[in-house]
Amino acid sequence: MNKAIGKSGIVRALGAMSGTSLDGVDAALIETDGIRIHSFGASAYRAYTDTERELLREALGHWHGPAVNAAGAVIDAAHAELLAQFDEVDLVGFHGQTLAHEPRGRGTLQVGDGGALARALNRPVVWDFRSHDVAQGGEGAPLAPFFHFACAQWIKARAPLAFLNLGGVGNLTWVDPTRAAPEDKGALLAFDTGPANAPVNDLMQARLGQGMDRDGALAAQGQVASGALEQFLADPYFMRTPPKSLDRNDFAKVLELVTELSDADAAATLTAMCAVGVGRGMAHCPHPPERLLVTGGGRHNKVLMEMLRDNLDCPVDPVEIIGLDGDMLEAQAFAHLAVRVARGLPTSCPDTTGVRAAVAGGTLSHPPLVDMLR
Ligand SMILES: Nc1ncnc2c1ncn2[C@@H]1O[C@H](COP(=O)(O)OP(=O)(O)OP(=O)(O)O)[C@@H](O)[C@H]1O
Ligand SMILES: CC(=O)N[C@H]1[C@@H]2OC[C@@H](O2)[C@@H](O)[C@@H]1O[C@H](C)C(=O)O
Repeated sequence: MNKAIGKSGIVRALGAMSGTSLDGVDAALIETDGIRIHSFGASAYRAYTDTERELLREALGHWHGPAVNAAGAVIDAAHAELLAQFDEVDLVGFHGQTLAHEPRGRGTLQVGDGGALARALNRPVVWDFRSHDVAQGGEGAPLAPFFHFACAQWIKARAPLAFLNLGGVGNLTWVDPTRAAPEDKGALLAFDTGPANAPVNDLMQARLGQGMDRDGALAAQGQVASGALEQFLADPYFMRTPPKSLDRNDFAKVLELVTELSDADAAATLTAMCAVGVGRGMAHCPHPPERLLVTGGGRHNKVLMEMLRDNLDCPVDPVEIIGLDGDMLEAQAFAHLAVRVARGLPTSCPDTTGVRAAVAGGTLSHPPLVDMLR
């Protein structure tokens, strides 16, 4: 048995995620045996400084070279600083930062050195969660679905439901909570729905020097340009059968569809693109979900939430309605997945990433024995 897993099987796992919006690192503790969630614990956030964020931004889309190395150093230092604040941690799940993602081409790259973090924290660390899945023919994303399955069981759901994460990119997990295990055929279906906040953020930065359309205030003043929306939906991505995944900038070209529009109309139109992309995605679900639970920063955008309600036939609510923390769900997911990796349990399957067979993605690095005995 792995040293991090005691007799009860319950592990105090600390997960850390740095998402596509490059705002900072989220970290959260959960107690889990990798199958069932036992309890949720403390969480913390560390924002990147402007200098750090610029170094990360410069490395986006690169696979190797000095910019990638500099980004890796930022990720390692920021995580070591944040995660050191937590006590009594058995195991760490370290996602790192995705710099490039081309699962059917050059692969997927998350920077961050789990071995170095294990030494810095003197704790075992699971990291590099996506590359095994890609090597086995999978998309390498999304990976949160196995945790969403555990969340559905945690709330004792009885009917199919869906989780929607609205970060830079949107990803949806349809869950049948009546199945015994997440890797069972038909238990899950997962895929990236399309762009979420990334295009609106890019518009706000380019036109107004702001990082986001806070609460959807600008979009609320605008009109959606239906022609631009139709051109967006003509993208072949929406015809592809899931599982399927995206890189942050795969839909960067949508900004060209709104160049002639006013700031407010452009914001409204890019916001609507996220909602209609989710609407198209729902058609892929095996059965209509009873409800859609929204996580990630986009749930704070009132206009986006209204547009989702207009586009979907089920109730749409932030995950807080079932007692979860929508800012920390991804960090919690990588804590849970770390425990699964340590136990040799799968973290993805054909229905979540398209991988040939269920796979436990991730590398487990231990601190040197001398540190563990200290
Ligand atoms: N109050 C708000 N109003 C509108 N949008 C918001 C608000 N708060 C956050 N957001 C949006 O959510 C984004 C951050 O979301 P989140 O932290 O879930 O993304 P991420 O984890 O970095 O991305 P991903 O899940 O794609 O890896 C911000 O960049 C912004 O666009
Ligand atoms: C390659 C990569 O890092 N993908 C992220 C990204 O951000 C959202 C969406 O695109 C999702 O596919 C994934 O993250 C979440 C945490 C996941 O793997 O479930």
